[in-house]
Amino acid sequence: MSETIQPKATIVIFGATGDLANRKLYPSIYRLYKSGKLDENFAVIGLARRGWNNEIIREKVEQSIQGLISEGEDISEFTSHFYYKSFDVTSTESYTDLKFMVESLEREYHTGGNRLFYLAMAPDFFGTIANQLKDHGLKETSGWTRLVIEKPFGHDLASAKKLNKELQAAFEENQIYRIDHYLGKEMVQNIEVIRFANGIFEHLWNNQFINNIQVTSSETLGVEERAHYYDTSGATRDMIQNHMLQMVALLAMEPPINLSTEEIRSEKIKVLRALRTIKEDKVSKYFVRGQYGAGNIGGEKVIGYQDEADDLKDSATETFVAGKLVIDNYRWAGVPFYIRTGKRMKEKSTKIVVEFKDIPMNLYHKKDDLRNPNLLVINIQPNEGITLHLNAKKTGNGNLTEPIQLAYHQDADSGINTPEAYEKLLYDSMLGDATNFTHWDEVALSWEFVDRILASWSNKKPDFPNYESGSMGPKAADELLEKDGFHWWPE
Ligand SMILES: NC(=O)C1=CN([C@@H]2O[C@H](COP(=O)(O)OP(=O)(O)OC[C@H]3O[C@@H](n4cnc5c(N)ncnc54)[C@H](OP(=O)(O)O)[C@@H]3O)[C@@H](O)[C@H]2O)C=CC1
Ligand SMILES: O=C1O[C@H](COP(=O)(O)O)[C@@H](O)[C@H](O)[C@H]1O
Repeated sequence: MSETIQPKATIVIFGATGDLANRKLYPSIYRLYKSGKLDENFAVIGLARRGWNNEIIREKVEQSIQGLISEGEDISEFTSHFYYKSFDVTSTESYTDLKFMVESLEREYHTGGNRLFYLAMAPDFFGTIANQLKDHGLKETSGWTRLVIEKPFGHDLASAKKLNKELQAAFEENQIYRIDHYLGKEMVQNIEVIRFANGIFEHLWNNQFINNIQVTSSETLGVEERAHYYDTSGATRDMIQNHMLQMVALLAMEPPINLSTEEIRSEKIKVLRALRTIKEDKVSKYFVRGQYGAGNIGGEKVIGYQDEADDLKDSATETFVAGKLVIDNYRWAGVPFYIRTGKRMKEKSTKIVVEFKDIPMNLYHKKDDLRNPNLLVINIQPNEGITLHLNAKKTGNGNLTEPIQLAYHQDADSGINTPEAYEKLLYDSMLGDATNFTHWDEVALSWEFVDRILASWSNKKPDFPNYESGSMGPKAADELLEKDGFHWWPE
């Protein structure tokens, strides 16, 4: 059995009073502690402008992990590792005090001088914080220093380049950990294992045997409290540029020569480089955008996007995107990758469907519409697992066939509580494993790809809303596949 590595570190969270820290980071730190991945040698410093103190942050942490603690459990030992400092990231004096605080906690918790700076704040501050940390000597330590950056990484290629330049003036690329939380999801990480540890799939994983690949990430939620951010972003920047293209890269990449961070990233980068550039005047052939109107989800009436806030009236922001990606390389020539994502859809689900080609002569089905192609379905959430759709003999006399499914459900079968994406990524960042973080080249290539689509859309005002809440998006998203002779496999 391999020994659990327990990294030692001071974790400095910028934006400690915010939603992400509360909903994701504190519970993740607790789960790492509970599972023995963090021992006593860690301290957390929370920073934000609010006038909290150590007692308040400890109470807030306790509240944020309520759902995880058992009755009567004493978590005071855990919360005693949390400290708070009221801090304005734009004020240079604050950093001098922060350095003093970090050094003092390092001595107390024997963290070996290891420092993880987690920027859970609006991206406008990323460059300032990185440079202030450098200028105030917070990178000068006997241990390691790493910077974890939340999304969005820029608004387009130009702003992403600018941000990257600012970060790289202060930190080396190998110290920068750009979060894409989909890369922390168990079944997204499983894509490589399913492919590269199973001959039956990898031998068939190419244009000779695969008809098309479909990646769907649908949400039932609307924009919630984030209307302001979302309206400047839209589904393309919010989901396609990062999570969806990352999943496509993992599905399409060549086997790396080993499992090192550099080799895996390098293969993903090659996929993004091979994505066929869509000329602005051809975007409508490949991409469909949508915005939700009012509707019904799970028996409840919900309002349309434009009614979510006063300033959304007449908004042209897309809450749904479907697209056909073409990967111009030897393995994938002729195989479309269809992607779709949207808010206020019928169900919350992320799923990959690999549709295999039929055999050259099917003895059992003469008519195409009766055939059930073999499908490999990778369920990412809410259920985790894989299902293989096959054909088998129908019980009884005759040569009739029926579709059957071989299913593996992660939770049910392994019996363990799947770690949260953020928990895994936080742990990886402390171990110095950047494999499941995005390299700058991946970010830049993804922006380059989506910028063209957005530029084309910005020239024409859409007729929104064009899909009902509770549906699977606009009709045009179905037509995108129908014109190629395919359809979306049911949700
Ligand atoms: N929330 C989520 O689920 C997700 C968030 N993200 C990203 O994570 C980041 C944080 O998001 P989220 O937590 O939702 O945002 P919030 O608006 O909830 O939190 C922002 C934080 O920044 C602090 N802050 C703002 N201005 C300053 C300042 N000048 N100096 C110091 N602290 C400041 C705020 O505290 P105070 O007001 O006390 O200063 C608060 O703690 C963003 O980049 C977001 O895009 C990414 C994916 C999901
Ligand atoms: O990054 C984001 O992801 C969430 C969806 O994440 P999931 O893990 O729940 O699938 C999305 O709601 C949000 O708009 C986006 O910023």
